[in-house]
Amino acid sequence: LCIMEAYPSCSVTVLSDQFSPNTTSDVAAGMLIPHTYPGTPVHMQKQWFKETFACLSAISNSTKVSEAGVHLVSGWQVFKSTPKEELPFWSDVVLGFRPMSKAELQKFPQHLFGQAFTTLKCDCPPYLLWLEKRLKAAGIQMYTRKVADLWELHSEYDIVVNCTGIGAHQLVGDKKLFPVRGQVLKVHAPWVKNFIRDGDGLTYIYPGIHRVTLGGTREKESWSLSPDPDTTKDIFDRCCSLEPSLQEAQDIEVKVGLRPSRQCVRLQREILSQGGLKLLVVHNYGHGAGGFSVHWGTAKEAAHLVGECIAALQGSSSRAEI
Ligand SMILES: Cc1cc2nc3c(=O)[nH]c(=O)nc-3n(C[C@H](O)[C@H](O)[C@H](O)COP(=O)(O)OP(=O)(O)OC[C@H]3O[C@@H](n4cnc5c(N)ncnc54)[C@H](O)[C@@H]3O)c2cc1C
Ligand SMILES: O=C([O-])CC(=O)C(=O)O
Repeated sequence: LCIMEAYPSCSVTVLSDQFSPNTTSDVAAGMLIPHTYPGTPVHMQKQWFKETFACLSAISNSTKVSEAGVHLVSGWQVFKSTPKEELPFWSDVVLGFRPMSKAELQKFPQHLFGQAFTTLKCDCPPYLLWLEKRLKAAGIQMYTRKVADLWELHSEYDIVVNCTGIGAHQLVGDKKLFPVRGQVLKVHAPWVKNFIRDGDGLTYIYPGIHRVTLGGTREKESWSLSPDPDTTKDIFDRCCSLEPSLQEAQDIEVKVGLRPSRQCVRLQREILSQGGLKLLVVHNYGHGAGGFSVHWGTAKEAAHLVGECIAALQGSSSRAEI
């Protein structure tokens, strides 16, 4: 969508071996709470977050909320001890960030410090299906296809944008990319209206429009997509200890996803060449635990890199195939 907006004369095709609801993004809670990429300057991460927040704020302030699955949500991040960083870099992007009052903290007897704020949440699959609908309305073709090697695309496309998430491990052999397995429960508990996140990042309760996401786990280098029943019980118990009313939650569905983790998002141009032929590539993967929080900002940067590729395609046809 960002490419179409920036370069409307390009012809864009989306190839993917899986579409919603069978992607990592469908497993995510979709909360806009950034995770830090140690290899990326903080000002850049903040810019990505700001752009994403602004884009989704506009959706949440329109008539599209229900169809797009994008909505505001208020709540608390609570800590068992005072965190090193009381004011995270994103505190002035989310709305109304402030320390919790003593009265608010009474709800969490095991925690002694907390932050209250309002942020945005993208419910998936609805959000992804809405993006797909916008792509189709813009005339973009979408095909189910697993790409074994980027070079196989060179005769069909001028520029390839690689947004394959954890799939990039195999596709481009990126050894810096590793899975961090996450298991979550999606439950029916419509009375839960506020999000609650333990500052250790392991336990969270994120209410969406229809379901509440309960998390979670962070298992580095685990490739297993099978739900683990002991983990399900552990997540449920941890969430109930933060929000006892969840004991009454119904219709528990278990989901597992592999976070595409890396020191930094790979947002980079690359030129592949074989036998004198060239294929221009823009990589945009490795968003780890925070893909939703920065997706629009990183997509805009990827589109900018596509613009550089278009400029580099001097002498060839003026209508690029992407
Ligand atoms: C449990 C859990 C909770 C999370 N919660 C949050 C949250 O609250 N907030 C947040 O910001 N982030 C969250 N995340 C992180 C977020 O889900 C990821 O950062 C994000 O989904 C990555 O998106 P992606 O598009 O890069 O990858 P994906 O969603 O995996 O999409 C990659 C696409 O590429 C396709 N593909 C891969 N390889 C190939 C190939 N060789 N050929 C063709 N197609 C290919 C796949 O089929 C897929 O469609 C969470 C993650 C997990 C696991
Ligand atoms: O940490 C969170 O709040 C949710 C999340 O992004 C994840 O589980 O990856």
